Amino acid sequence: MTTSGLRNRDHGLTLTTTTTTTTTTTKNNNSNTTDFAPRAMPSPGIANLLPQLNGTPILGEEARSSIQDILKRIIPGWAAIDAFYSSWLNLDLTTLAAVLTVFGTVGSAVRDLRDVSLKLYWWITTFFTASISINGNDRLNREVINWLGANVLTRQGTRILTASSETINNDSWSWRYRPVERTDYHHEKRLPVTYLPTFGTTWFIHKYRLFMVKRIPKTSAYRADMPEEFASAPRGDEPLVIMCLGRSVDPIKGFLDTCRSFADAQRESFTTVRAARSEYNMECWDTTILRPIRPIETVHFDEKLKAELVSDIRSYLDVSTRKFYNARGIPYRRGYLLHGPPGTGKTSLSLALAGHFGLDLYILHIPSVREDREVEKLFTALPPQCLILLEDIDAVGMKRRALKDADEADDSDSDGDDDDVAERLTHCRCTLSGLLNILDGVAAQEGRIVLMTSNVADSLDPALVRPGRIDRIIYLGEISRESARLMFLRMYDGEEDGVSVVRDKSGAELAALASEFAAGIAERYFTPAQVQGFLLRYRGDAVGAAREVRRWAEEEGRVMEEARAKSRRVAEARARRKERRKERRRARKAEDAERALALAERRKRKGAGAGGGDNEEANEEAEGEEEGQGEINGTKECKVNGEKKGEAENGEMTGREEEKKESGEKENGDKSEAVEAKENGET
Ligand SMILES: Nc1ncnc2c1ncn2[C@@H]1O[C@H](COP(=O)(O)OP(=O)(O)OP(=O)(O)O)[C@@H](O)[C@H]1O
Repeated sequence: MTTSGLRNRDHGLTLTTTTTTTTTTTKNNNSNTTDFAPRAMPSPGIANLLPQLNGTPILGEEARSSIQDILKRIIPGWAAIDAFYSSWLNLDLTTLAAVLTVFGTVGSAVRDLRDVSLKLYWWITTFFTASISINGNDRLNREVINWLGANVLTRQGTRILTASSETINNDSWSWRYRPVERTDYHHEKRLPVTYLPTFGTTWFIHKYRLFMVKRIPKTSAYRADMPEEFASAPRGDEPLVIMCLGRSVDPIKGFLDTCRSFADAQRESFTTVRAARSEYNMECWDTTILRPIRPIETVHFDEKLKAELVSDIRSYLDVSTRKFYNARGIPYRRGYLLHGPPGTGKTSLSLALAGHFGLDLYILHIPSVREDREVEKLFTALPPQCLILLEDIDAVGMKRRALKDADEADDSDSDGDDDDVAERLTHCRCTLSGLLNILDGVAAQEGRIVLMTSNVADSLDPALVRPGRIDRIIYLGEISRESARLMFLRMYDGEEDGVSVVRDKSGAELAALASEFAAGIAERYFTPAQVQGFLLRYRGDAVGAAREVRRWAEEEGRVMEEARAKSRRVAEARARRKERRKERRRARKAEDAERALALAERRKRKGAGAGGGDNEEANEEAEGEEEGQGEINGTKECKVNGEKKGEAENGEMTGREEEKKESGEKENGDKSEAVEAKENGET
């Protein structure tokens, strides 16, 4: 060992470097090792890399020599190999072998231990745990995961998580069966990140019991040797297995109840809206939209009617009502028709009613339905108690009506309007009889409330609106002055983030402004949507709204009158066209009748002429004519006759064709009427 000193004169410091020269002691128990002389200097690189093996005795001398003895006995030529490595590479192979043996033994012990623990785990789970599994597409699955995310992961400080910032997925086919949920309460541009459990098992204690929730991957992990927790994130449709220590499933049922209540509490201030989706002939209620509850007070229409409607639904939902219906064999169903011009609050009222009664709202847009089977499937998938909104119910049976109209409008001077209508409605193939069957056929569900909306209730089939299918008809029309006043107050009264919407106005002043505003618009002239649109232009400016309302009402009224006059003109033009078509059809019929008459006359005359000569000859001639052999005779008379016959035949054919066409038309008309009558009759 040498010590070199370096004095730093400037700083008065002394750095001392100690170099230890390790003397390699190679025990050459075997005399053969001397054959390898002269000894080369050991490779310094290897010696430095493996300092613990370069002759430094890791093992005790005794242990080393006994290991060497064993190795010598079991590996032929070991002494020579060992001597070679010791002298040329300065490596102590005996120690290396000992270390490797220890590692190998530990590895196999760990493997054995793992097998034993797996067997133990399997044995414990089989005999000492209860479990419930949940399908990947079940809503409960997401409720459990959400509960874990909110109650376990943060508390336990779980280190392996999955994160997501979006809940709505794209529309591509591969995502078709994935549960899709959209929340309309995060209005931020950037959605917050949610952290949820990933694959593998989440352990937690709930109500003094040990629970395990295992999220099972549908495909194996990306790399076989990689734990599932570190593989790609769950897609959201993986099955779950919930286990708990003990032999009863009751604690798990209790846990699931907790998860459901938690989800309900989270949704308390939201209405769950479910939209129907149909793609590639698959239809289901797959999109869940959580909308903030719309208070029923914010939908303005006849207050008395509103109170009656709410009380009617409340009474229907009462448990005693169901018993009453069941005891008397009355189907437990309720249907309402909300009708009125566009923008009068039909959809808004449906949403508000769903929120008011805490029911999920299922929306089906009837014009988008392509066939009855689709509606049937969707109705079958409805939960026992919910609100189902059938929008634009007047489109039912439109396909047939549209085709009929298009048939009638098959005229050269058609301006295309009718064709457009037919084209637009061609996709709606929901038939009246199909819908009636679904609404109250034998297989129809009980307990749900059907709300139907229409802009043209007059065109609805009486079978559809009969009691039992539609129990109440509610008209939502143009806004009254009183409703406009209430809408004004709703718009400006109240606070936003603790700050009054209209800061400088007292309650009395606001009430006065509301009355002034209401006086500025005509009674039941504008739709609520129009008034709301105007008020939104003056958001936070109640004075401006009250001041400008008269001018707006005049302007808006003028535009509306113009639009009405235009649509009147269009309707009149259409009526005229229809009249012209009828006229033409009448003329055509008269012409045909005349032609048929002339033909009959001609035949009669011919018959009479022939009767003056030889009767037999005339009869033969007539027969010949009838068989089309007139021209074979070659005589002028016959030729003339033949020509005449041809003419007559042509005339007859045309007449027949026309008649056929007419009767075909008539048949079609009759058939349509018959179908209609049948549909009505069926109902
Ligand atoms: N009676 C009303 N009270 C309050 N707001 C209303 C009312 N009617 C309409 N609105 C407002 O007008 C907008 C359109 O309303 P909504 O969609 O409910 O009308 P609709 O009658 O269903 O229309 P459409 O027949 O075109 O579907 C919404 O923003 C809604 O807030």
